[in-house]
Amino acid sequence: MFPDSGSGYGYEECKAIASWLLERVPKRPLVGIVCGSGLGGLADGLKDQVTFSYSDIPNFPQSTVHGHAGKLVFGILKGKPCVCMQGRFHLYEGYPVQKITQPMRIFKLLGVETVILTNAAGGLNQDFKVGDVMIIKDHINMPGFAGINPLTGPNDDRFGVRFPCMSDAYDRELQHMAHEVASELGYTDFVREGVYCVLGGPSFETIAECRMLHRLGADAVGMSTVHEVIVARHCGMRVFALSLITNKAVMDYDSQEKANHEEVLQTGKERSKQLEKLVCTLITRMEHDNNYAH
Ligand SMILES: O=P(O)(O)O[C@@H]1C[C@H](O)[C@@H](CO)O1
Ligand SMILES: Nc1nc2[nH]cnc2c(=O)[nH]1
Repeated sequence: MFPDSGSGYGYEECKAIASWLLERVPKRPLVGIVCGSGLGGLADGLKDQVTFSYSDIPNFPQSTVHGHAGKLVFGILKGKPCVCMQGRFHLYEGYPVQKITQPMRIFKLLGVETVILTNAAGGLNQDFKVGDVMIIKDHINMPGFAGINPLTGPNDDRFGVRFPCMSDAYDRELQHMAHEVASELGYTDFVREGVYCVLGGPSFETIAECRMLHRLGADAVGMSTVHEVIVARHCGMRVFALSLITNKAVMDYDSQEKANHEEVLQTGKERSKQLEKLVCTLITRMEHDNNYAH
């Protein structure tokens, strides 16, 4: 018996949700996709869709943020069964970090091998422009420095080891492949790579905080993804992640710019088609390479 059983996010609870979903979909998904703010259109490319509102899935958390539809969409992309979260959960919504990452464990129990995550983020790297897409090569888990880590608590070996490695969190072959795809699609002008730093939100950063994060080595700052990545890696799924740079982090006291959620959603709209094309092409490529099977 694990002390967190009955918490709402332990192994048995995840298994029950996965079984409930599997009874209602024709195929186990191999790829799990998490859509960032304003990027929910990724699910539209799936054929033979079976869609669930989060509110209809027993014990699933609910989306509370504008730009996160709160739907789980199963479907097929070029023969590859996928599941797509249109809407994710954030620390600032008030959920425990174990609850916001529970969908990763449900993905695993559904049969997902590769997780692709997207997010909206502020650009700290001064070479980045609004509308750039950053392939995440590494992360800084700022809440983790204060003890907020989704693996805190008793470890359940059925998911993974007590002390998982994170130096290989972001799959290097998928990063390489994404650069190749970006080049073929003519996207190299706006596809970058870098380090994503997560903060708790919901307030955006001060100028001093942005300057500090930049000096620490972060290229982009956001409020999500890292916790999901930690849990996905803990249970052995391969991870690829992208940030859409929706705004430039304000680093200068003379600047009149102010970060706001409307700009974040608007940039998502403007770049979403290309971001979706990049992700869909990448998934299609994965299909043709058996090395990617676990
Ligand atoms: O879910 P993501 O990380 O894309 O959402 C970002 C962070 C905040 O939730 C919101 C701020 O505009 O967008
Ligand atoms: N923390 C944070 N999250 C974001 N999401 C989109 N833009 C930003 C930003 O500037 N800061």
